[in-house]
Amino acid sequence: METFELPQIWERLTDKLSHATSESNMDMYIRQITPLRLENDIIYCSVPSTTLCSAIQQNFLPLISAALKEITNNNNIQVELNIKNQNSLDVPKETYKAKSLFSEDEKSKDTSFESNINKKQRFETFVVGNSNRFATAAAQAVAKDPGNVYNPLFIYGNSGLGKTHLMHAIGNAILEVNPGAKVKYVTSETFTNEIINAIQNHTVKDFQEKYRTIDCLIIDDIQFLENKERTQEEFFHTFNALKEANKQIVISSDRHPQSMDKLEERLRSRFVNGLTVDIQPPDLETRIAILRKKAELENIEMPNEVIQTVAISIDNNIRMIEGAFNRIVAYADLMHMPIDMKVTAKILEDFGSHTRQNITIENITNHICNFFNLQKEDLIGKKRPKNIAMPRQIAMYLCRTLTDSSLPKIGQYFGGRDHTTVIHACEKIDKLRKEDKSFDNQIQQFEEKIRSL
Ligand SMILES: Nc1ncnc2c1ncn2[C@@H]1O[C@H](COP(=O)(O)OP(=O)(O)OP(=O)(O)O)[C@@H](O)[C@H]1O
Repeated sequence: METFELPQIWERLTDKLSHATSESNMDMYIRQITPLRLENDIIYCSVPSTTLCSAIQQNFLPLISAALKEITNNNNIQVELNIKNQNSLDVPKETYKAKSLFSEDEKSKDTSFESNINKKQRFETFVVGNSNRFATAAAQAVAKDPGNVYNPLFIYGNSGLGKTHLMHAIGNAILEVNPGAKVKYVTSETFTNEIINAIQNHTVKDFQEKYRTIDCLIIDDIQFLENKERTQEEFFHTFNALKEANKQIVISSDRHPQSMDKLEERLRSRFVNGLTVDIQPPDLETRIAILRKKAELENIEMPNEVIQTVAISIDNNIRMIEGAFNRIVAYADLMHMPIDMKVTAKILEDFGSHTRQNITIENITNHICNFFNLQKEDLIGKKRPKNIAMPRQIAMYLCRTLTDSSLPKIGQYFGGRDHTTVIHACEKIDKLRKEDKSFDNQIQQFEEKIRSL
């Protein structure tokens, strides 16, 4: 048997896994593992947090074990993951308070400095669910110890999923402890415009002085810098100056740095050098919790039924969920109506036409009938034989998530059932998807197939 030292084994392992899983998984999970020692066929490793530990155990341990067996040619080799004591990502809510950035007398007296931090977007108003748990933990860790733990912190994900909110939350948490700190939120668009102006007005030096003396730079939508060579050049130097001075940098983007083709390599590699975290679309439970939180913050009584219907109807963009909420409240107020299902159905109808693709209830029904080998009359009929209940619930769920159709319309189509039956079906399928990976895969396949019809 060939014998290797632990660093060699680990190097071969990461190399092997990089061919088996995505770059983002490598960054987010595999490269977070630190091998400590090899003893009696066990590789003892540390990982930064319990959240990360269980994610790695659930998703990557079999892959890691198989690769290690192959590399070491030893079938008994095992990995044991332990939580690192320091820099834990699992920061309880009360303890994400930032460390002091500098001593009182060093605090900035620059009164003209504008932080642009939105005071309302805080950790306290951010609902945490499976889709954003890791990103939130990372943001809290950065807020607690800016410049020292994950620098830069790179948050990516689709539009309207909470990246900006999390970034402002970091800024607010730092400012709470360091009111004089220079924490600046800026969009990449503003950053670009400021450079253009500085060049035109011959004030590039002022621009550089302004950005290179910041304690925490929060820059949103960095993908906007793609193709903008001069701005990338300036940002590169700003980044280096801040990083060298141990100042915190937080960046957001709609995609992983490796997918930003028009970004200079030197920036891309710097972005992945800290911690890269993604935010996924929220599950149903989180969408409901976000709506409840919003109702609570705005002191609005919103019936459960309305909250559930909005959460089920809009599933991939929290900004749109908030938009629907605001419009329901405004419509009810202006029309002197109660916030009820009637108002909700009216507003969601408008939303639906903008959010859904051209998929019909009929397409979905036919596809599910073919798959389960059922007669259409049975699937949409009133009978309740056991073998039909589950396919019917899946079909209702897919109609709700993939089409514009309102809950009452779907209920009506499936044997004149009430909209609450559709809500029940959606909740059940959503729960099963979370509990059972293979069930989730199957539903994903249905979704992909139906979208491609
Ligand atoms: N988990 C959450 N809890 C509470 N509110 C949230 C959450 N996620 C997002 N929001 C709210 O949803 C809205 C959209 O979020 P945000 O602007 O942060 O999205 P984004 O990912 O930055 O989108 P974009 O890429 O389009 O800029 C905001 O009003 C934000 O407060």
